[in-house]
Amino acid sequence: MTRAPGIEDPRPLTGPADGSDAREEDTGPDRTWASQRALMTHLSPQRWRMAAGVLLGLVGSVMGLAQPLAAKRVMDDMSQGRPTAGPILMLSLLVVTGAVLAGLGHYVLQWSAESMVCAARCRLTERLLRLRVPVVERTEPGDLIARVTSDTTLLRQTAPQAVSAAVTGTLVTAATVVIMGFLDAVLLCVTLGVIAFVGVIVAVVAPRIGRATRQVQDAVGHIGGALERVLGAFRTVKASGAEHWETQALHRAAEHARHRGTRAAAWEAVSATASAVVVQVCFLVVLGVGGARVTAGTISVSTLVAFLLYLFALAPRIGQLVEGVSQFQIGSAAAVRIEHIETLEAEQVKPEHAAQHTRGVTARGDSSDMAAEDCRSPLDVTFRQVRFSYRPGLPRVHHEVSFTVPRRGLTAIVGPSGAGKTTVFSLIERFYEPDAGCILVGGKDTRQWPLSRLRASIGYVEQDTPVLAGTLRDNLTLGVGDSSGEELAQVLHMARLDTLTDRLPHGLDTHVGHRGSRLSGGERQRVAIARALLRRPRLLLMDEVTSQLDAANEAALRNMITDAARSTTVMVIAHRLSTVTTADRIIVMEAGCVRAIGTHGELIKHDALYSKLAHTQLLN
Ligand SMILES: Nc1ncnc2c1ncn2[C@@H]1O[C@H](COP(=O)(O)OP(=O)(O)OP(=O)(O)O)[C@@H](O)[C@H]1O
Repeated sequence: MTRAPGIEDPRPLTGPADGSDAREEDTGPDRTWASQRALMTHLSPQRWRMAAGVLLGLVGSVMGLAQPLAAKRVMDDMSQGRPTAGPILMLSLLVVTGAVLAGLGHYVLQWSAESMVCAARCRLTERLLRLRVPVVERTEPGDLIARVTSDTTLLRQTAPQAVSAAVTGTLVTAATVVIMGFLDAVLLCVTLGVIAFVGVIVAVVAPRIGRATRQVQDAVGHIGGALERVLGAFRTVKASGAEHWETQALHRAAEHARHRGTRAAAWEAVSATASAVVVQVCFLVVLGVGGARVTAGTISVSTLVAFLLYLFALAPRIGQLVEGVSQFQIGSAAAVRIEHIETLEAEQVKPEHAAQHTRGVTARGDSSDMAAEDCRSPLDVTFRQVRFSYRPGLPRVHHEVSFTVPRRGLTAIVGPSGAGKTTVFSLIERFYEPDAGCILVGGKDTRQWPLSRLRASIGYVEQDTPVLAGTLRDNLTLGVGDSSGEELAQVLHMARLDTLTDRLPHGLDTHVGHRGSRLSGGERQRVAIARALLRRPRLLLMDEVTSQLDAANEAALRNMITDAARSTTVMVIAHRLSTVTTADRIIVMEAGCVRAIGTHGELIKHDALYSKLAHTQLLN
């Protein structure tokens, strides 16, 4: 398959690769509200578990809050010569129980965070596999991977802390303030001034943290995309000696992420430092004002000590609140990136059809219902005046393409590179929809077919014969689930793979490496053919499947294809005309049009292009 000049490179879902600020405009209140709503969507299913975690933490905090009062009681009893054993025991109990409850609350919150992220990952992965082919072609797979892995991790790290800090921090701060008010109203006014000041800082800085975090995650997505690009063509990069250039590109992406990361860190630092400094200043002011009031005899030393203890307790709570707001912004940024996948266009598959597809029931005719027999019959294919371009603005790839392929028999499609042959198969598989005209499979418009049933009826061997990481067995049974040893042996024999399984150390259970890297090109091609045959397709589509085979294997597979064409509809795309001279009909395509249809003999006589192709390949 060739790629037309002018086709843009796949790009990430958001943000340009040059690092310019694509999201600068995403800062309005609507955007902030939307990002918070996105985060709440993830949090709400876990609300009860989170509430339990927060409650435990809260009770722990309340016990912590009672500790200064208990300490004050110990000091008062000591100074007045009363027995102190009881108050000391109470203080110890408060310390231990408070710590245990706070720890338990933390555990329950983390548990809910794990459940939340697991649910998000399951939903995302399901969605990703249902995305439409053109949508995925326009994205960077690395960026999609980053959304499922790094963004969900960020969500897990931030969301429960944000909720816990918001609830616990607010309540404990309020309670502390009330108690401080009882102790001394003047000192409380100083403290409230501090809280107000911190509030202003948080209101200014928090949205900037959220925005900076989104930019960091976008930049991390770029690194994923760049890595995926290089690792996906690892040998090509090495053979081209392009490691240096590609490393430079990765370094640029890493630098960009660092730049974004430091900006986010700077805003977080501003927020944390401001709250810390202000709390320290407040402590000094309270110490000064409180000392003067003790000297004047307005309050007792124990009251000042208790007030200072509360202030000490309040400082981390204010820090926690500020941190909570920051975490909320970070979690919202991650949630927005995750949510974005949900907005991408996906294929509509009814659940029952998807399940059937997974078991391969329809394709393999295992169903015992009345339609079972019909489910096995071969499918004819008709293209009626099909017009198609891959995207609006791109050149048209098919111009009024029309042809009919009857049930059973071998139909070949030939023509120069870029003529639109592979596109015919992509349209039959409904990876794309035609712009005009219609495509009938089994007499029914492909748009009327339940998508998974359509695909389950077709065996498609692609041009670049992808093999997935995993065992040979996994690759053969992809999409059909368990298959009997007999079935497997049969298709392995048909694809001339039986000698390969004998050679492999663990037979069918041998791992074939990333993208089948431990297999030869010809072996990969035959694995793809065996996989398609195992589905017992009603329509078999084969795109250049013999290009990497030696003469003996090619001849054997030609015979296999001829055999298969007796019981099912077989369409093959071939550059080597030697593989299709015996086809029942040959469709000659050129520049997106069907220029002739006939047998080899007829076309040699009547079609100049075919005759020329045949002549070049020394066939005539
Ligand atoms: N995913 C795609 N997005 C945009 N354009 C595409 C895409 N796939 C193919 N094209 C363009 O569509 C045209 C037809 O491609 P197609 O793969 O159908 O040709 P082909 O006849 O199978 O070529 P070949 O014999 O080289 O495999 C080409 O110009 C190609 O660049």
